[in-house]
This record gives sequence, C-alpha cells and structure tokens, in this order.
Amino acid sequence: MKISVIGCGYLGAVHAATLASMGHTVVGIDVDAAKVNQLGRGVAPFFEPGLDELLRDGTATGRLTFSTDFGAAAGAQVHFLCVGTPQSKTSDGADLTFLVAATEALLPHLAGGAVVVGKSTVPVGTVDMLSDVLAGRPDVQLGWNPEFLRQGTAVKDTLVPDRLVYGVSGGKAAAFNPGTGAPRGVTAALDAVYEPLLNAGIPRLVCNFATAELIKSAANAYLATKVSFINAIAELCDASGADVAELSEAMGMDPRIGSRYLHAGLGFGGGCLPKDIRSLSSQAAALGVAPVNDWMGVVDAINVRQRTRTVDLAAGLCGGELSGRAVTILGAAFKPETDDIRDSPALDVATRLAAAGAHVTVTDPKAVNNAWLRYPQLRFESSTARALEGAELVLLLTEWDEYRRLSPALAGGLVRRRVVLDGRNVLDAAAWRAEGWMVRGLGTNSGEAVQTAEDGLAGMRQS
Ligand SMILES: NC(=O)c1ccc[n+]([C@@H]2O[C@H](COP(=O)([O-])OP(=O)(O)OC[C@H]3O[C@@H](n4cnc5c(N)ncnc54)[C@H](O)[C@@H]3O)[C@@H](O)[C@H]2O)c1
Ligand SMILES: O=c1ccn([C@@H]2O[C@H](COP(=O)(O)OP(=O)(O)O[C@H]3O[C@H](CO)[C@@H](O)[C@H](O)[C@H]3O)[C@@H](O)[C@H]2O)c(=O)[nH]1
Repeated sequence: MKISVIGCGYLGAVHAATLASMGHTVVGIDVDAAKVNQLGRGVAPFFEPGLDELLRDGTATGRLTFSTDFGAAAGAQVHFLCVGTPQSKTSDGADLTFLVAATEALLPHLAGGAVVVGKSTVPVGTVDMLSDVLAGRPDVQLGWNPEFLRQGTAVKDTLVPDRLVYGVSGGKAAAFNPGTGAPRGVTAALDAVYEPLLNAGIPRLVCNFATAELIKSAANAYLATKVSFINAIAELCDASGADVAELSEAMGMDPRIGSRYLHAGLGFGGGCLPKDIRSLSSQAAALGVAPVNDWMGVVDAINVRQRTRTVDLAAGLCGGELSGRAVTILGAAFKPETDDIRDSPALDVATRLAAAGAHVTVTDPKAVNNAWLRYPQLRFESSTARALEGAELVLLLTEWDEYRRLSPALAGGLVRRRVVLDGRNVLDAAAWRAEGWMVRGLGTNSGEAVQTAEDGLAGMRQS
C-alpha cells in the first residue's frame, strides 16, 4: 500500500520506517529540509535505538523516501498526520497550528477516496475541527489512531504495541458492515495497514473520535499521576524517616497497583507528559469538568516541586550557598536512551543551579549537542570522567546505565568532595558510602538526617 507520513519527528520518522519494514511504500514529508535530507540518506536525525537500521533498510529498498514536497504524497491511499502539538506559548492548551497547516498543505494532493488518519496527541474535538478543513472533500475519510510509543523503545513499541486504537466517524457501530461484520471505511483501511500486527494478535479497539482522542490523553494523565503520586509519598518518606524505594517495591507487588511508573525521583519531563497533562487540564476547564482540571494541576505542581526540592537539597549539600560551587550533573536528556531534551528535568535543575551562581558542568552520553545548542550558559563535557574532575557536588539526574554502573572509587578519585545527590534513586547507596561518599536521594534518606544546610556543612568539613 502507498502511504504518506506527514511530520517526521520522534513519532513520524519511527512510524514511517516501521511501516516500510512491514512492506508498505512510504513517503515521509516534513517542512524541515535538513531533517528530510538526513532521513533520505537513511540516517536518523535523533538518537532512537534500532531506528538507523530500519531507515537504512527502508531507503535501500526504495520503499522508504522522504520529501519536503507535499506533492510526493499524491496517490497514497492512507496519509498519517504526525506533526507536533506542543503546548501553546500563551496558554496550557495544545498548539494545533502545525496540524491545521499540514492538513491544508495535504488537501490539494489527496486522491479520490483517500483516508487521512491523525496520530498526533490532540485535545478532544480536534477531529471535528479538522473535518471542517476537509469539508470540501466529502470523498476523503478521516480517522484518529493515537500513538502510545515511548522514546527509547519506540521501534519495539510501534512494531509490538499493547493495542491499536482506531477513532472513526460514528464509532464501532459504523465501522463494520451490519450484514457481514466485515470492517469498512477507515477501519478497513487501517486493518490493511496494520495487517502484520493484527495477524500477530495485537488487540484493536474501534471507537468514536472523542473516545480515541481522550484514550490517549487519559493514558498519559494516568502515567503522570502515578509518578507524581509516588513523588508526593517520597516527600512524606523524607519527612518521616521512611524509605520510598522499599515502600514502592512493596506497593508494586500488589498486582492491582503494579510497579511500573512508581519510581520516585526528579519526576517526569519530555515532549509528552508535561504538555499533555496541561492540555487535558485546559480541555477539562473548557468543558466545565473541574475535578479533572484540579487533578492535573496537582499532578503538575508535585512534578515541578520535585525540581525545586532537588535544587534546595543541592544547596543544602553545599552548606546553603551555591555561589561559586563546582557542581557536576550526570544526565541532560529527559530520560535515558534518548537525546531528547524537551522539558528535561535535569536541564531545568542545571539552569536553576547556574542561576544561583554554581559553576555547573553537564554531561550525557547522547544529548550534549542538543543541550549545548539550547543552553549556551551551561558548561558541557562529553566525557563523564572529565565532567567529574574537581566537582564539589555530583547530581545524578538522568539514570543512564553508564551512571548507574559508575564506580564510586573511580569517581571519588576525580571529585573534590565525595557528595552525591541521586535524583533518580538508582545508585547502590551502601556501596557509595563504603567509599566515603555522602549520598542523598529523594525519599530514600531513612536513617540519614533530612537534608539541611548542616548536612552540607558536615559534608564540607568531611572534604
Ligand atoms: N515523541 C513521542 O514519543 C510521541 C509518542 C506518541 C505521540 N506523540 C505525539 O506525536 C506528535 C509529534 O510528536 P514528536 O515528538 O514526533 O514531535 P517532533 O517535534 O519530534 O516532530 C514533529 C515534526 O513535525 C514537523 N512539522 C511541523 N509542521 C509541519 C507541517 N506543517 N508539515 C509537515 N511537517 C511539519 C516538524 O518539522 C517536526 O519534524 C505530538 O502530538 C506528540 O504528542 C509523540
Ligand atoms: O517510574 C517512573 C517512570 C517514568 N518517569 C519519568 O516519566 C517521564 C516519561 O517517561 P516515559 O513514559 O518512559 O517516556 P515518554 O517517551 O515521554 O512516553 C510517554 O509519552 C508518550 C508520548 O505521548 C506516550 O506515547 C508514552 O506512552 C508515554 O509513556 C520521564 O521523564 C521519566 O524519567 C519517572 O519519573 N518515574
């Protein structure tokens, strides 16, 4: 099947490459000429495990091409909209201008009976709004197929998703032929696209547009809620002498709760959860559903508070005065296995520490280039060892394996003071303490004095 993918960022590039790997003929279209050029050479413009191989294979077979020209989408039977829906610069709501612009640019090139399917994350009511853009083409059918991939495991998540969701006009009742039960319209087109996945037993749910839009928003809101819940409890742990890691392990053993997204630390960031909970909040406010609006506000506030707590703890560990202190931050990406720095908690903390006068050095296995372009006021170092040299305080803020495995003895030989704030609660604190390190975490300080300026002074006397 000939397919176009409009918008080739973290979502679209992976979607295009995986569709080509399933045997489809795919053209990826993006307004960013540099990105298109790189993708066309079979090279991923960002770090995503497994993507380079898929791009190389797809472009080599000729089944996968990229273009800045929307005319290249002509003749495709299915068009996927994968452009960004970032937070608006003026409100909590999503900015849908890229989606509207992409749909308008695609319009003149749509073949008779073509199917246009959105994958971007959108507020409820967006499909109805886009139907107006396509109003002059009643032969074109619109569908919504939200995407649940995670960066870092995007290729696997796309090829082996937990489920496929199809939002179609009229919902499930309209999706199947009443006589034969056979899928029709957008449902039939998407079944043909995802045939290998359906044959492998991936469940497919068909629903109306509003449900499809809200399934995605609600899923991200729930994940964010789980993370903020455990982070609020982590603060309670620090205030009471409990240990959040042990608590979370025990809670997670209850299958009704589950252990995933229950890892306390610096909190969530990235191009999805933060903007999606704010978008849901503003949708709920517009629809007069105060509890959802309030709920998302609390989840967001707890998340932002983790960053402030981390800065305060760092100040405490420096004797209450950050000015002039050499601070090394391990991690710049919003999470491991990606070079994405959108709303990175680590970089937020780094800039706040720098603003307080600390001499901040940031290192990361993959994201140094992206971060350096965006934050020229920080010092970046690609070698972990060089970044650690002379540090008076080390903060582990993105839990790459390389940092989890760091030798406390080797690191201790590089720093000026053996003081580490483990913002992701991943280090073996006992092993680090055995090498003379003062170790602090977020919710994992049981048996230790809660962080105060006195702690910092003690740490400074120790060095
Ligand atoms: N990143 C993820 O893990 C992920 C997962 C699921 C859903 N989503 C959703 O997918 C959407 C895209 O997210 P992303 O992370 O890939 O963003 P991104 O910023 O990486 O990619 C968006 C791409 O769209 C392109 N673009 C913008 N306007 C365009 C236009 N008019 N025509 C063609 N291309 C245009 C941009 O140049 C960019 O390459 C968002 O709605 C996001 O919420 C993202
Ligand atoms: O126990 C946990 C789990 C995650 N995080 C943080 O939460 C954020 C999000 O992590 P993750 O969900 O793995 O990353 P994303 O790639 O942003 O994926 C989310 O956002 C995507 C875009 O909407 C969705 O498609 C995915 O299903 C959804 O998991 C990161 O900053 C993590 O560090 C925690 O702090 N504690």
